[in-house]
Amino acid sequence: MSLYRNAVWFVKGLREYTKGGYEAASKRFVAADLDVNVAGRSFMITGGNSGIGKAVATAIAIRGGTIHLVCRNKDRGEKAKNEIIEESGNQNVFVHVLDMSNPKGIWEFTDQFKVEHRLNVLINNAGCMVNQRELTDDGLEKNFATNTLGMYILTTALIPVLEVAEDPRVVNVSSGGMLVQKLDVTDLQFEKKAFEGTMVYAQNKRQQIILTEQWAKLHKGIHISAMHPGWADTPAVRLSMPDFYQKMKNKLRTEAQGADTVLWLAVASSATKQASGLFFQDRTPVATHLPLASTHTSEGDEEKLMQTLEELAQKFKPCSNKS
Ligand SMILES: NC(=O)c1ccc[n+]([C@@H]2O[C@H](COP(=O)([O-])OP(=O)(O)OC[C@H]3O[C@@H](n4cnc5c(N)ncnc54)[C@H](O)[C@@H]3O)[C@@H](O)[C@H]2O)c1
Repeated sequence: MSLYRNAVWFVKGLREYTKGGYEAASKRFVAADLDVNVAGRSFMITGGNSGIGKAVATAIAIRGGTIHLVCRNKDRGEKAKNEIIEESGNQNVFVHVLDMSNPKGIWEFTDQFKVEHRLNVLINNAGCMVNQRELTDDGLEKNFATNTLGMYILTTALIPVLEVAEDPRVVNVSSGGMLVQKLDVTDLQFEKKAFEGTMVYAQNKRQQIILTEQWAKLHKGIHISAMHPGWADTPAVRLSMPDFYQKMKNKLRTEAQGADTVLWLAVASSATKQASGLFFQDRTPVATHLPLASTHTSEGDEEKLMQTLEELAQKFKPCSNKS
């Protein structure tokens, strides 16, 4: 089955996820959708110092939004901040240092952020593909800690802030790569299965789709979406998938093309006319399963994912704010 899924996915990718795919899809974009002024609105972008996240942050800053970059490294964050300010002329760009694979750190960060700031839009963009099984100081598998648990805790902690904001949105930068994986709640941290970075990453990205759907059901006042940027030329692709990069480098999207649907979901009023909980590609909701790929999940497994993440999240919550 995985051979079938991978082959169907790759052929689909060549047609849709490349620069050519973007150029074809963009013919039906409504240019005026992005002709907006978002001054007074506050946007948090994880991993906003690089690649797609930085392209989105810059585009939102140009449109007047207040930008909160959440970055692992202070120097890289400050450098990106200065470049965004220079390109946009918008001084309202702030750096917050946070490692998304550190669950306790995320709780502490959000406790502080909630006291000091408002938030209209959360963009869960930070992501990694670590190709060897590596554990964090907390003993969590690194990809899972960053891509799934980190995103779960950050979003869960910020939902109360979003719920009281005007036109609140969450945009989850997932990946079309998730189409090759069925949720496996029995082995979220790849302790039993063979460890292959691309598949671990795809499993995390599948989990993000399920989180998006579940959150949309639970938090009806917030517009929550997931999206696939296509295949874009970013540091992550160059470093984590060198063979893929070598083969595909002339066909990859620019960072701005990869960022386009994130930006659209974050700022366009037409985006919120679509239902909450959907998966987007090139400003259009698309299927979350390949035909005949047997990747559908039972409700029980989806609930189990939510329950396991909640238990893990609570385990790392500082004692002072345990619910
Ligand atoms: N580029 C593509 O073709 C492509 C395709 C599908 C999905 N994506 C997704 O797009 C998102 C952005 O990736 P990109 O391609 O722009 O790559 P990138 O490497 O330029 O950006 C990833 C960002 O995430 C940050 N990050 C990683 N681990 C972190 C951690 N533990 N704590 C805080 N920040 C962390 C990095 O520092 C970086 O800023 C990722 O979620 C990725 O999975 C990218």
